[in-house]
Amino acid sequence: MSAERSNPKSNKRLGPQKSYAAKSKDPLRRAERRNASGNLIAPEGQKNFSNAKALPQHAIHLERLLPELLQFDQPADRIVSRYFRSEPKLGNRDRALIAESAFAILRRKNEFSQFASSGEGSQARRLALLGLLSALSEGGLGSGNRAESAIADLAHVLKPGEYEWLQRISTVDPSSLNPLVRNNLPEWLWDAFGKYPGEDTREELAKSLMHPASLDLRANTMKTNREELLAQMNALGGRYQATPTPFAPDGVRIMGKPALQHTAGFKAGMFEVQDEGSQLLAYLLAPKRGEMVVDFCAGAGGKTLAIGALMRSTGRLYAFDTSERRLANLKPRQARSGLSNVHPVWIDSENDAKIKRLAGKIDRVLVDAPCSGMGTLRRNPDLKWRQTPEGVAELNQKQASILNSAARLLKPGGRLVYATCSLLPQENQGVAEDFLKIHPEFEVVPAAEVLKSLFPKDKLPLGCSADNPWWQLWPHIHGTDGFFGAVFQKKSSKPENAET
Ligand SMILES: C[S@@+](CC[C@H](N)C(=O)[O-])C[C@H]1O[C@@H](n2cnc3c(N)ncnc32)[C@H](O)[C@@H]1O
Repeated sequence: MSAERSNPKSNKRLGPQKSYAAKSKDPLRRAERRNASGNLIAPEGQKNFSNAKALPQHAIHLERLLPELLQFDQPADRIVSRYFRSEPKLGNRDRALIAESAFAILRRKNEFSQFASSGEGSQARRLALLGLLSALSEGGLGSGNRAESAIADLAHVLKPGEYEWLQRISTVDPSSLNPLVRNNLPEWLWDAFGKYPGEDTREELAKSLMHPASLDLRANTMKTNREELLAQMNALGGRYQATPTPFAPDGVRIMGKPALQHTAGFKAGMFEVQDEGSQLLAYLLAPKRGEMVVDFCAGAGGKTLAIGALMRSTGRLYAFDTSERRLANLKPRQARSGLSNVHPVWIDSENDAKIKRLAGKIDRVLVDAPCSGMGTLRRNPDLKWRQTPEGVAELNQKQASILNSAARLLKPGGRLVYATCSLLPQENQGVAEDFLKIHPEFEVVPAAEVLKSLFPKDKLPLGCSADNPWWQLWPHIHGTDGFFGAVFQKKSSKPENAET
């Protein structure tokens, strides 16, 4: 995903321009000394603050983080991680609450900016309080009792007048707000969702994107199975609850967000954190044992590892990417996974000579293309403020170019899967349809055909519809990130009536 794209449309109206790096007198130091642990956590780390009380320091940290976050010139998770590195004494629970509050502010920026235009104190302070309130109530404002008890949890952080202000805001009827404000989307994206999925459903989609995503794991079947992983996760303690994911056969969903990277199971490679939709995508490629497979845009290998496990570590699985940094992140994951069939290959572009050498030799190719990431807004809400229609148009050209180049790799009869985590048709079916127009040597394989063995009881497999051959998952319908997949098969080179 193009999370590193910079966006000139940064919103500098919000929050003071003081950077957290520019600390002079630090009002937090005394409070922090009481925290024993200070390990770095993932940006959206533990969400084990359901019983947490917000502390004054949480609001102060958020006030410091916000100016840089709201410039939208870098990915939010990178800014948050860097901030936590600069605050090594912050405990895991504090980090979790601060990170979740920061992401809540990004998810609901329009709404919170409007609310923050009233009230006492600086705007950054008001946004910080709204973020904390949203994180503590886990469903955001406007949810009646939950907001009330979250305000109570916040009470000892509040200064005179703030309690009343929050109470007033929590009773605002969302339908009284402008659609762009209540749905927290930039105008271009709201308009795009109005065309597809359509005016009737875009509000449902927008609402689903305002909530945090679930934490999904994929059991690494090279080392364990889902039942064992469920037992392991449920043994972590009463605060967390693990259940099977509804659709992906090896998936486990966790209520709460434990710091899993420190667990023995993680270190032993028993599981990877992976959204259920992303897990399902590997089944669209459906690799077989002993095959030659290419994951063309492998990144840090989320899908590579799922594909490698389906191949039972046999055959050869090339993991291409133009980013050395991302491929470097694949290495330790691969080592943990126990897969010996994965071969990371850095390429300088989709036209690298290494690709030509493999032309016509590959059984299956996945192109998990760089995209706008609009299907991942629950996890990466900053993207909706950083992406632009011009950025999407640029990505379109890249997507077509990568797909054209990847197609050269396939043997006759081989399978090519084009996928994105976007919800925009021009990055999805638009690219797939254009590809078919210029590649008569490929034909579409309906996603429903491919997935029917995984969903034998259903008339139509998950993400498939009767009126098109593509695969599409939606956050508001399937509870996963948004994904698109198109399956193509290279036609056999023999004329159809040739004798065998
Ligand atoms: C959507 S991400 C891939 C995510 C990855 N498949 C996973 O499951 O974690 C797209 C990837 O495409 C890579 N990329 C960008 N341009 C590329 C190109 N021309 N050829 C190959 N990979 C490219 C990016 O570095 C990025 O890692």
